[in-house]
Amino acid sequence: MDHFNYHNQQLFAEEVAVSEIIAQYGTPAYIYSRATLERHWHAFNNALGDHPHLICFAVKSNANIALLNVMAKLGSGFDIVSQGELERVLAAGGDPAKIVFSGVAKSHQEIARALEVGIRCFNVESVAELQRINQVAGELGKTAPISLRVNPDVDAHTHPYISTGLKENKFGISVNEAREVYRLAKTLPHIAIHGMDCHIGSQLTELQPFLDATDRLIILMEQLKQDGIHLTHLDLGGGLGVPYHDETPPHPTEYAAALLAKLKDYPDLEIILEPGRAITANAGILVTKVEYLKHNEDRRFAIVDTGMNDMIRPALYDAYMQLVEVDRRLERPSAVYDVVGPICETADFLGKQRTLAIAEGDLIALRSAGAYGATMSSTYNSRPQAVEIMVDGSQAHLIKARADFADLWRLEALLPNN
Ligand SMILES: Cc1ncc(COP(=O)(O)O)c(C=O)c1O
Ligand SMILES: N[C@@H](CCCC[NH3+])C(=O)O
Repeated sequence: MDHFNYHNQQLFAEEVAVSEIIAQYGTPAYIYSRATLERHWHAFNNALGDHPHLICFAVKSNANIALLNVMAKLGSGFDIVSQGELERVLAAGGDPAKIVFSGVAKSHQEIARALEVGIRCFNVESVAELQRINQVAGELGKTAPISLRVNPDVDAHTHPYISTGLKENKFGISVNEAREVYRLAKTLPHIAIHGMDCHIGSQLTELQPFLDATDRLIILMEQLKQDGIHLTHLDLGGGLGVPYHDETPPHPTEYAAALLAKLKDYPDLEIILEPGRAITANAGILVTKVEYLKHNEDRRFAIVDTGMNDMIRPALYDAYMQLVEVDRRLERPSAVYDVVGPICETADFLGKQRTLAIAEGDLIALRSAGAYGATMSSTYNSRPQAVEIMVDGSQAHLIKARADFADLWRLEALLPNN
């Protein structure tokens, strides 16, 4: 359930008609619901109950500072993968002591900045990174809190591009080698071992892969005790899926109950989760305008003003995302369309073979667009990115303005005259 519903045949975001927001701000536009974001965050936080835990929102799914600020006010932690995300969280008022830093390519500068602001933990993805963190911490006279990101070699049963926990993936340290790496970490003077981490993939629609991964981590945790290494937290990453179409992913409550059952012998072991999509996807829509309806032999196209530069998921993963009319009071003939964007690429589509009742100038909403939409957007074909609006009850707030055309080349320079 979300807060994008029809009232008298008109799509609303909370208490505001989507068409009113668009009349003010134009298209393409991302519209988010604050109430939905908060409800989803609380679903995770409440699900873990009294067991010590921290929800670290995955910033990569949606990094707008207004949204991060909503999370910060709830007391959320954050999972980041770059200094850019770190600076965003700080700008949004996030608590550095609740930040975990994932990612395979942390630079010297990124590590130094994270140590300087005092993040909660580095999720270390290789031996080379562990040694670099030790070195940077030494240079700064600090001790770096770490967990190792263990790659448990579990099939997440998701799209191959977003599966991360198989041994052929670039992420983490093999479960078979991790014990050795922990022993090495124990000898490093500027490293403090705090926990263990894994993230096996995104848009998971079954619990079993999470539970299989947890089992492997528990075995490893027990082995580490024999080496005198006692962990204080277990970070199981993000990855819980959402219903884009006919998927029926487990609810956070089911997921948490299954985890707590597995971890019943570890009442003091803090559980960290890094949900992204499950918090943001269904808290956002992307609204587009129909520019033209076009009929080529046996194919009908709805050509809209929003393309793969604004939402790349259909082009990149062949992802299904629902498309709906914004104003169903308009009496339009219904037909089957490929909904395509303005970009000069054949992969530029939002949906194929969709039945819609639309005419030129009408608005269509792409649902479940709050995750990996704006954050993966670009200005390809020199199209300024979509505006972003956050609805809070009866108020719609502009949280990212549309760039001027000159913004497109503001950082570029002509060659000096010669
Ligand atoms: C390390 C890490 N944590 C958390 C996430 C968030 O994943 P999701 O949006 O599927 O919850 C990702 C992305 O898949 C990730 O790579
Ligand atoms: N960007 C992907 C998910 C990848 C998550 C990043 N670890 C998507 O839209 O589904």
